Amino acid sequence: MMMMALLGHRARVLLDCEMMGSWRRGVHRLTGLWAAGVVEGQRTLPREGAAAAPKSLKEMPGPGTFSNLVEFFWRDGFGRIHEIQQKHIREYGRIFKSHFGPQFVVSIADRDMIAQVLRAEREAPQRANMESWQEYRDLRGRSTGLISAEGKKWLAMRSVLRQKILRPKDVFVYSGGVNEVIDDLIKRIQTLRSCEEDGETVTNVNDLYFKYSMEAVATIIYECRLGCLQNEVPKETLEYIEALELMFSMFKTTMYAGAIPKWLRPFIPKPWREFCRSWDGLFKFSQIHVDDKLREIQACLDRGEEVRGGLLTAILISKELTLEELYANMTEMLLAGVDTTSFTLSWATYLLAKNPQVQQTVYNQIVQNLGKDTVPHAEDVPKLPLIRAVLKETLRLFPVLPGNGRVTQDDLVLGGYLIPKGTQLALCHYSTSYDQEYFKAAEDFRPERWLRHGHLDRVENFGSIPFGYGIRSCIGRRVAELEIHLALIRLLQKFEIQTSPKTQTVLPKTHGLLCPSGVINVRYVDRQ
Ligand code: HEM
Repeated sequence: MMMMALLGHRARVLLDCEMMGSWRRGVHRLTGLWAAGVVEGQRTLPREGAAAAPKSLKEMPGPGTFSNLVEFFWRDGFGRIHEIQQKHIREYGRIFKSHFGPQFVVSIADRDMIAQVLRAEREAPQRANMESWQEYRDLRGRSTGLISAEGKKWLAMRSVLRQKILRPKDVFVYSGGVNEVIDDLIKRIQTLRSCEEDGETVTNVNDLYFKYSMEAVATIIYECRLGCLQNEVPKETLEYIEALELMFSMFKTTMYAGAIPKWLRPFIPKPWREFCRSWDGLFKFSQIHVDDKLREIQACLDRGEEVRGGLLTAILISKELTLEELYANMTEMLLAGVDTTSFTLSWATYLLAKNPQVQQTVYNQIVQNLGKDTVPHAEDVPKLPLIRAVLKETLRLFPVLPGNGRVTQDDLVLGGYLIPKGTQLALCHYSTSYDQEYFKAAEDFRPERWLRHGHLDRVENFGSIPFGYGIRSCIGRRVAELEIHLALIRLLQKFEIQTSPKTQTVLPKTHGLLCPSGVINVRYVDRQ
């Protein structure tokens, strides 16, 4: 759900990102910048005799506060953030400024400028102003987690978690558990399609993948099964799903809560109230699982047995995080890990159904390099570059986080403008993903564009960085990739995914994250 955004604060960033302003395309390229001055760290000083000093923010174009308010509050701009992002870039160019309520944002939709910002990051980059998230935590005496923490606290927690889930080999061990969840996903598909007249269509795959993603991520982070994919979902789990739906609605809530200044809250109390209610539900959800695991470990120790387990057990035993930090991180990881994965799987399924030739090529590679029935494990995925390319291309066309944010930690010259330290930047990933200069035939689904000589191209393309880049990038990336790669491989081994008369054209909408604006219906046809 970063909610980027992941992320609630991300949601604010996204919102700001949409309000972009104008500028002449290509003028503010990095090359021009370097020519204009001597770079000292991130700051560029005018060279003696150099043509022009950087311009001030006053000279930067962008939409006015009033037009933003109209766009967002009167024309439901919150649902069209990705489109507004593109509109503003057409009007103002690849760098522009916006005011939104109390917030001031400089938006960037230039691949080189994005690379410049991310490559120059210090040891603890700040994503966005997280005031509202921090305020909730202060109010309830809760800790921050990775998404909401900053500075030394973030760095300390990140160092602990990075070692447990960010390296590919850390997540290899979860293949078995994820495959068990995929067994249930396949059974669920068979049940659902048997209820349809043609015996093949599954309506609303979004719902199906939401349950899959929740089950898979819970298997990894809570080390337990929730029963989301059973025909009769346990009552307890239904309550959990409700809590997660709250979490989903929170992205929008966060946007409103962040955009409304504190002094206005007594007059417009609902967004802040709902924001707190959503967080209460989420924290409660995580606390139950962490406490259960803690009791289990204690019982094990009391019996004098060796304690074995996965991520949660390892963190609890190592005591590298306090209990409050653990609640907060489990809460924020779940928040970030369910909708992101399920939307991406929904879009991948939709794109494969709409592009049968691409699907056939991917299937052929699976059969050739893995086999028709071999259950894949993480170690097998590198043999299937096309599956990885399908995920990359899906995330280029539908980046779950259509924008991201950074607060500048030094003065910085970008696109010929001097951006002072402490400025909120919005990185407009949706727009760069569709920029024809960065991606030929950018509207088309072409996974092979990510391959070079049949292998995944390792060179980072800053036009599409769906998991972010660098030290503050997505910590759940390997988990998400594992869940998506394994699910896609096994679904393609088992079924040909086809369109049905019920398959409508589905466009994206922004609901905090970029998500399908309608239900996706496809046929899962048994392979002969
Ligand atoms: C397709 C799936 C996913 C996508 C596209 C995605 C994308 C992102 C992006 C763009 C960021 C911000 C990175 C930055 O600021 O540079 C992020 C951060 C984060 N993601 Fe993901 N994510 C996904 C799945 C997951 C999963 C499965 C988890 C947890 C298991 C997760 C946990 C997090 C956390 C905790 C952060 C904050 C990291 C930090 O600030 O240190 N994400 N994600």
